[in-house]
Amino acid sequence: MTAIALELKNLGVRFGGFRAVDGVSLQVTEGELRVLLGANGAGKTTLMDLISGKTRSTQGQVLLRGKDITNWPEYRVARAGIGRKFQIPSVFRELTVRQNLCVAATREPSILRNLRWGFGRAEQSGVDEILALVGLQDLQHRQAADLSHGQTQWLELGLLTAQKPQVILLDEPTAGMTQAETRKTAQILMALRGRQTILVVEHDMAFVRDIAERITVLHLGKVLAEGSVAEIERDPKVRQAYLGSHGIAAPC
Ligand SMILES: Nc1ncnc2c1ncn2[C@@H]1O[C@H](COP(=O)(O)OP(=O)(O)OP(=O)(O)O)[C@@H](O)[C@H]1O
Repeated sequence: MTAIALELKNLGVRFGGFRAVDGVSLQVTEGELRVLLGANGAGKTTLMDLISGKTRSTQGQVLLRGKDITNWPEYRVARAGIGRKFQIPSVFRELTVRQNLCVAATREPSILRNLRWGFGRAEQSGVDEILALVGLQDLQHRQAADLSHGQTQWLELGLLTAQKPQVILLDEPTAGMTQAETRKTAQILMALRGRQTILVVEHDMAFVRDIAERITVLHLGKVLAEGSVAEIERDPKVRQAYLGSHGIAAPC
């Protein structure tokens, strides 16, 4: 039986009388790439906030590999193994791509000491692997400040992976990307599938079709549907919920 990496049990939050997330239950298995879909205001970001500890829930539980981490402060959730990527990059702009990854991969807390004395062999080979995974080998000696938007986002993904989290949360990773960059991001996520558990919020249906095995659709704070891309696209409830918002177009 496949192990469950992340489990939400009846999770919810009320802001005043308004239930932004309303009794969400879901299970993400180890190595799964799960997409969270939903119209504007469906509660996707709030759900990510509840998982990462940014927002305190008013009901339910968050379990990470069976451990109850509900309402832990954000830093403890991160230490427990939930890595979150925001749209605003958090790379060290003055360091090279490789140095950024080395810093993320090392357990040595002093960045200055690391940069001065170098990183261990294990870290270096782990970094080579991640550079290949995110397709930044040719740019490894470039300063992070000189990367394009897409390249910076891939470096961010690499930084998260280097920290070996148990689960990665991604909020619209293709926002602001060109089509070519979006396709490459899909390739990176597919390369991570099986070795990294990922929960990703995304609107771009072409991208979702490329990467998703299983989709969870949120609507008005609740789970409206869950299934494969094909199941979700032909689900009348989902089509109705999307009408007038993003429109879930059938594949051409
Ligand atoms: N701190 C808060 N106080 C009150 N209402 C909030 C708060 N945070 C979110 N909401 C409301 O909860 C609902 C869900 O918001 P959320 O940002 O999670 O939706 P979303 O699915 O991520 O939408 P989008 O795709 O537009 O980002 C919205 O109606 C929003 O206005």
